Amino acid sequence: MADIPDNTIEVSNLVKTYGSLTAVNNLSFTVKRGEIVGLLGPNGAGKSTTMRILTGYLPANAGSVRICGLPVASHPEATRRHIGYMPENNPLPEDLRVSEYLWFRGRLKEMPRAKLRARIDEVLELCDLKRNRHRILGRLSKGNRQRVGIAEAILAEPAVIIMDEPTIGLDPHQIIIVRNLIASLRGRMSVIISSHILPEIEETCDRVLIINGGRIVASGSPADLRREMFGHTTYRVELAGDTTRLAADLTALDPTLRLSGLGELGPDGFATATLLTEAPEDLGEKLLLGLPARGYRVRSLGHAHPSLEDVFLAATRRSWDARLPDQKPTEGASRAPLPKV
Ligand SMILES: Nc1ncnc2c1ncn2[C@@H]1O[C@H](COP(=O)(O)OP(=O)(O)OP(=O)(O)O)[C@@H](O)[C@H]1O
Repeated sequence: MADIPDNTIEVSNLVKTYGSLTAVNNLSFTVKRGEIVGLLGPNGAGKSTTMRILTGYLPANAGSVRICGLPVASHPEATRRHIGYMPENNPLPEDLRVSEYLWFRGRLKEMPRAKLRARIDEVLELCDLKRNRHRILGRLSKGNRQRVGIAEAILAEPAVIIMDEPTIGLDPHQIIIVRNLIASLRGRMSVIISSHILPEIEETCDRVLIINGGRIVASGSPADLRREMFGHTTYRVELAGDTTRLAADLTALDPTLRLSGLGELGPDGFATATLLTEAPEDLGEKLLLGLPARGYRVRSLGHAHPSLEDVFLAATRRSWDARLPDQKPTEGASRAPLPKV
């Protein structure tokens, strides 16, 4: 992939309006080669519109998108060759068989016959669809249909994969299969997925862009976002020992550590302590080694960090609060839409 630049997706000051509605409002972001990025946002945030512009199916009013260094607006055909796209609801021709469909799509992508034959076997294997290869698409379960959509998207080994809500409507078991499938693309293809399913984004993505009202309101790894929104990490530790000197021992262990709460002492001599830190790195190992070295017995240690859902709500609330007064609805009208989780 020598000719593929480090930034496979470059979005710069993108604007899309539908009449008087601004669906995408000056959006800028980049995605690196091999990175998995999640677009997270409430209904109507502008995720699908952004994805359609990225794939060249919808023109923007302003701004630019480059895929593998090429501007989409002036080179729609050439950029589409670098993209595998699974649109929302993943429409499939109902009366084709799985292998026929992949063959048809591969030929449309101008893949040579011999290469396509081998690649279809590969993607069927990768997407766990081998035993379904002769089945009619219209009779497949929702989970299998989604996997056919992913198989089609990765068929021509594009540098960029774009998936709009790839796990919508799937049961938890199918979600895990699709999630693992997406994770297996890490490092090989750049992947953008949009989702309302917050744990899924957290599990699968290296980086999250939270979108609200067509703008990015927060971005970073799930851990970065938690820190940015809440400014600290919380640990809960169950320990026994002389807790009167715990606060001082924690400061000695790491100057950023604070004791923010200490539960009741149980009959077995253990109490639960809540610790806060602003340190960017994980202090778990330091605590596990340092507390016993200072005479404490540690029974358990865990993060008590805010979920990505808390981050999402904080970010969308923050973006809401940052709006000008005349952009807010009148008293009593509903606030920012909540995600359909
Ligand atoms: N073709 C269209 N014509 C007019 N308005 C549109 C059109 N497509 C989308 N919109 C509006 O643009 C805004 C952004 O829609 P978009 O579908 O991009 O959001 P989304 O984040 O993908 O939401 P969802 O998760 O509900 O699909 C919404 O207010 C939507 O109603």
